[in-house]
Amino acid sequence: MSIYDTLNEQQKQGVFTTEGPVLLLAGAGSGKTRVLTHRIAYLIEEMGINPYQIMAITFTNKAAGEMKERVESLVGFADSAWITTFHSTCVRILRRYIDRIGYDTNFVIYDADDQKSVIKDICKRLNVDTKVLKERTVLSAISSAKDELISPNEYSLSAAGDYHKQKIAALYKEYQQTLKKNNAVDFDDLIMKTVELFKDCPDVLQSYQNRFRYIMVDEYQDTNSAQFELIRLLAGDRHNLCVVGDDDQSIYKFRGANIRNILDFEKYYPEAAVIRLEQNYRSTQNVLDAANAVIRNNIGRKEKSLWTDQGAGERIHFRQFDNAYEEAEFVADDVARKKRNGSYQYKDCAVLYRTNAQARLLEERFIVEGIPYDVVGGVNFYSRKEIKDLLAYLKTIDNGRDDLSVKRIINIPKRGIGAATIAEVQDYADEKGISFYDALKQADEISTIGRSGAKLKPFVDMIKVFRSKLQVYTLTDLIKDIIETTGYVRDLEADSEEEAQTRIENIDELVSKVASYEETHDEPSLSEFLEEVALVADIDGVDEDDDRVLLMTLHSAKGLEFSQVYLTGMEDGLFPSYMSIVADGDAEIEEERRLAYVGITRAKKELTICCAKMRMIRGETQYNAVSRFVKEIPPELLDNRMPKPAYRDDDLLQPSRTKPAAVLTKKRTAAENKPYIASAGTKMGISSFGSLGITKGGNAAGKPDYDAGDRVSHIKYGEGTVLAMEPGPRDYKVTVDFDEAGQKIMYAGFAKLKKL
Ligand SMILES: Nc1ncnc2c1ncn2[C@@H]1O[C@H](COP(=O)(O)OP(=O)(O)OP(=O)(O)O)[C@@H](O)[C@H]1O
Ligand SMILES: [Mg+2]
Repeated sequence: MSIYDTLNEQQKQGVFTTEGPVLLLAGAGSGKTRVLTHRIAYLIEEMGINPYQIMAITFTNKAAGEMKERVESLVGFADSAWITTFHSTCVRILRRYIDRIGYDTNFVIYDADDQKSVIKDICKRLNVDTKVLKERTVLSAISSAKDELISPNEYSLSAAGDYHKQKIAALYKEYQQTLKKNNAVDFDDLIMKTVELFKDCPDVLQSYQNRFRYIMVDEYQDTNSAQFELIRLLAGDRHNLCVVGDDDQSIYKFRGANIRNILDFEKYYPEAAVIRLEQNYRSTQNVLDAANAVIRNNIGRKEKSLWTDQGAGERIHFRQFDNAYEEAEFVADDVARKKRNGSYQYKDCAVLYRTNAQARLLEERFIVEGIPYDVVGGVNFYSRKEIKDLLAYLKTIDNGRDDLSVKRIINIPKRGIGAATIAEVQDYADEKGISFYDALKQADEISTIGRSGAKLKPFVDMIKVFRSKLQVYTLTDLIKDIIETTGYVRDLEADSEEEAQTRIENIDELVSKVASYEETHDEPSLSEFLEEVALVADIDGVDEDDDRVLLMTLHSAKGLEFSQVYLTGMEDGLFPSYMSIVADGDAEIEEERRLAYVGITRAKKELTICCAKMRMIRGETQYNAVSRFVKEIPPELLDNRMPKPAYRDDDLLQPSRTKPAAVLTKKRTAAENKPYIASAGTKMGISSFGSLGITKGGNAAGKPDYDAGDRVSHIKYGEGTVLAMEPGPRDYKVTVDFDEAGQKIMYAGFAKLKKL
């Protein structure tokens, strides 16, 4: 039996139609990604195509890695095929040829933080009041323009007569110039500059067209205009382009995804073979019926219906709670129960939510119950100060042209170089048209800085020494040397704050990352390492082998599947979002509904939908009705009846008139609102590359005022007796025997026990 015998007829058609354009349009879990992996295998094994001539593109590194793994398990070795993300594809091309459009091939990639500093700077220089025109607004306008391949000049032309747009046009222009001067590109540039390169240099385009005879794109519904242009150019006259997607899962309109790309594919390629898949291999019939019932409410979609032969399965669990604390508690308890039963592992469970902010309560509960988890997204490891500082050293050593990095570290550790001196150096650099670092090297020539110039030389010398060491050192030696020479960790060790310890752990993690990078690459280089770091998407921090529950937004869950899925916060005003409800027209609600469809269809075995009547959003208590998307699910598919509305309609979304329980109305104190880090006792924290925004919590202010033997009361469990108090690494662990609820172990910081 061959591997292709496991495919159904339509899937086979997708695999065997290798020549000409193919559009595979099918619902969630119908095996689209599987068709792509088998198609690549077929090209290599049966048609004898050199893997070198194959390109398969998807959206996240995780998805690309999985695809590559699956292909390799089918055919053995396919290293020379490009199975990767849009961004990595473009980086590879630009590293080779970007000098043809006026950049250096060792360019740096700016992240969101870098972009923000650049814009801030420019606004200051151009006297733009960022209270009126927010940096975020400017950056998102620039990003949208790039998604549509609109250059600063074109933007400026289209802005005629519109004051606001003209301002943005001026900032966009300046922003591009600054990036170019710093030999930097942002994420959107990766695509746009590659398209520019292909258009300006037909010979470069032709060499890639000759190489890639077969091009495939997964999650095609989320491509934007720039990405479509890129693959259209690559496919050239050969038209060997196979795209797979699901218009019902298009959820990135806000990032410029153009659903027309999928709806109009047949217009661009009239000869395209169009294939549809309707059998779902992932979920139970109940889950599919729910998904179908919800998405049916969108108008203007291509009608399709999913079915499975796996049977109805369990009904969908539906629970409404009084408040978000109870919701979190239920989810944690339910996960713990499944693990205890031995029916599932933690990693079979995923908890999904609409906004990142919802993670906090869930995390707190997981910590209290000692359940290991990872939060996908949140504060990324690479956004931490200590990591950014050390990376700035590496970037400066690699490429002194990135002004932002040089300025970041010029005074880390403190070298007594003042803001005035830095400004003088910058002026000199501007005047001469050179980089900030090059200006530092010529500090002797800058008459205005006087004696402070002497402080600059040791810095430049240090970078020079690092550069020369790079010739003989390994990267691991280099980073250790930087830490030693700058005294970075020594300073932290002298710092008694608990945060300092966490920072040291993060630095250790970075050193391990450098070492593992070196071990796994034949020809490791500093530039390549920095590039990998720049491209890590949030999801990539998740370590497959670890048994942890995954917490993530619905957006991050695209393309993934889990046995147990919890959809939390299913409330009107949260999901769909308040903004989408009040927006004009149905477009926003429809996008939210597609997101609901994505969420529901992640479930393989069981789907649990939760919501709360009351929840704190940005410090305000809100009363929300059950999400309209839940109401769109036929009641017979749910294991619980829809509750009667608890409040009159006009109470919904408004601050309450009824007085809620004390714990909920209490505004959080600043300390409670601080980001937090998982306690070491629960085996979390930064464990893997690119990981988790695990934030820090349960930070005990000191020993609580009760002790073993004391009577205490808990907001939910009532009264009980403290059996034991155990100091943990960050907080006291308290064991209480509650009169009603029995014995519980909790962290003092979270339990908020009152001594009686
Ligand atoms: N013919 C088949 N026989 C057995 N299992 C299959 C078959 N086709 C797909 N599957 C399985 O069904 C699940 C869903 O497949 P896949 O992830 O390829 O779907 P998809 O259409 O890409 O979903 P999504 O839209 O969510 O990205 C996977 O576990 C896959 O291995
Ligand atoms: Mg898929």
